[in-house]
Amino acid sequence: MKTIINFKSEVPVAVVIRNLSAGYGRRTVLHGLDAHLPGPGVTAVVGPNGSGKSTLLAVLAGVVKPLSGAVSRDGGSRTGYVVQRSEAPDTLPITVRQTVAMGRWARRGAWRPLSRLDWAVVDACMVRLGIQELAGRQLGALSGGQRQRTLLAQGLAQEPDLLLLDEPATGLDVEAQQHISDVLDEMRANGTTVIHATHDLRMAERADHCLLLDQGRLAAEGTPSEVLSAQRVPPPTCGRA
Ligand SMILES: Nc1ncnc2c1ncn2[C@@H]1O[C@H](COP(=O)(O)OP(=O)(O)OP(=O)(O)O)[C@@H](O)[C@H]1O
Repeated sequence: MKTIINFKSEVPVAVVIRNLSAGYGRRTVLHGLDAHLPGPGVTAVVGPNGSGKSTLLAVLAGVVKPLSGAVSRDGGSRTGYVVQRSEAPDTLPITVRQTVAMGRWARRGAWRPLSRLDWAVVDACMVRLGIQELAGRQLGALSGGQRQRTLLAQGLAQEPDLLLLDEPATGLDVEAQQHISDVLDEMRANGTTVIHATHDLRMAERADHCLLLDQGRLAAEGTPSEVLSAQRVPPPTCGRA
């Protein structure tokens, strides 16, 4: 049964999803989603493997086009999108610092040299994610957790109004997950709208808002405690990482 818990009126809405359907080729994966996501704020998208979390983020990022319905945003135009670690190419011969610097391309253009300010932002993002010691290391030589933090630093370097993260903490140890949750809290405090897909219930509980997907449909929407407490969420899995 679909459960919608409305925001209190004073909570600003940053993203409105209206009757959204999307998929791949002839296959429809998301079916008629309606949701209101707060911003600044953190929304966690939860649900079993294959329920459509990554597809929803890809639609919000503009990578997958809706088959019908629409997504609208209130204010802001810069979107940062951090894909699942397993989707990121790790054979590219680039360093951690260069990877993070790619986050500046949307502002600067891929072929224009970065300014001193750009590099200052890149270095600050690496410090924030604790990867400054890895700056010269090749992306492909990193551990899973180090690569995850590098990708998140790239997302931060975009200085987005809307940050989309696909399972940012999957496969990380508790300390690293805690670190990433702290970074998300900071982003929210700085006025960013964050939407992340997660299998980690602790991360979901720290969000302001939660969507539960089940077979491409919105099974519940509300605060994390409202959505997660009814035991509608199956035990966490390892995801695809
Ligand atoms: N590029 C693609 N082409 C075709 N089908 C896809 C593609 N990406 C995902 N799908 C299918 O869409 C459905 C939803 O997948 P999606 O990755 O959005 O789910 P998810 O909830 O993120 O899963 P997980 O928790 O395993 O990451 C699945 O049945 C999947 O096989």
